[in-house]
Amino acid sequence: MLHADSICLAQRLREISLTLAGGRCVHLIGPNGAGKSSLLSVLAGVLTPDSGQVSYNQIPLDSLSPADLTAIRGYQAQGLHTAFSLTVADVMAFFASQQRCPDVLNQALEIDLFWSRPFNQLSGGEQRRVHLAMTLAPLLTQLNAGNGLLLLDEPMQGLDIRHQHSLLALLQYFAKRGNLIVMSCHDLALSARFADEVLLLDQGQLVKQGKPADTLNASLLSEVFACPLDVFQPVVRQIDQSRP
Ligand SMILES: Nc1ncnc2c1ncn2[C@@H]1O[C@H](COP(=O)(O)OP(=O)(O)OP(=O)(O)O)[C@@H](O)[C@H]1O
Repeated sequence: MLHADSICLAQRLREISLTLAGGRCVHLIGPNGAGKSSLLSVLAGVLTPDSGQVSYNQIPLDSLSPADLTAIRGYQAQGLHTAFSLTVADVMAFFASQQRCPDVLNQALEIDLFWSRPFNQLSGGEQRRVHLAMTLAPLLTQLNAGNGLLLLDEPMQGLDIRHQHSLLALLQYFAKRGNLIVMSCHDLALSARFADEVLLLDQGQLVKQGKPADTLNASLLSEVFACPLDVFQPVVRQIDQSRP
């Protein structure tokens, strides 16, 4: 259980309180600058809020050492840049202490295909897949046991449609095992299809939290995104009702 109590961060997050249970894939949505990355950084314990507190399973994040924090949660920021000419194998060994990509990750991310190539010469989507493998691999024991916390900032950026779907299916698989996955997403159709819960953010505030059918609502989205939007409700409802 991840709990945030009255989180404030200068000009970026305003009094955000939320509770997220394990076993769910939670999508953070909202316009550019809404505060999604800021909130993910605070929930990951990477940024300290000006006021308020975040706790995971009732333990305040700021009471954990960096090593203890890394042991229970994975966090992927938007970009990965290396100044060195490292191969994918080097990157996985250096940043994730992995000599090979675990099968469950490789099936979804297919990074074995460019294992020996220089990371800096990969395409944006290929680099993203390596970055994801690098984030998930060290947490695999916790994810298999169902007690991991995974925070991902726009993990689908740059992925083609097949890899978007295979990643989201992988995250659903981990969520069903009991893990809590929180990710930002700019594709509302994918959130409708794959999110168990949606957090709608605007101007640093949590506007709405709930199931996709309740949050992905045309008038609310049109207001938050300041743009006329239509939502094909039967699809969202049908997907929602098919969930346990
Ligand atoms: N390091 C920083 N210092 C001060 N303000 C920042 C910093 N990083 C981001 N901001 C500001 O905080 C607000 C929220 O930014 P944030 O990156 O959290 O938004 P976002 O919802 O993730 O946006 P996007 O969809 O564009 O990725 C924005 O107004 C942004 O300009």
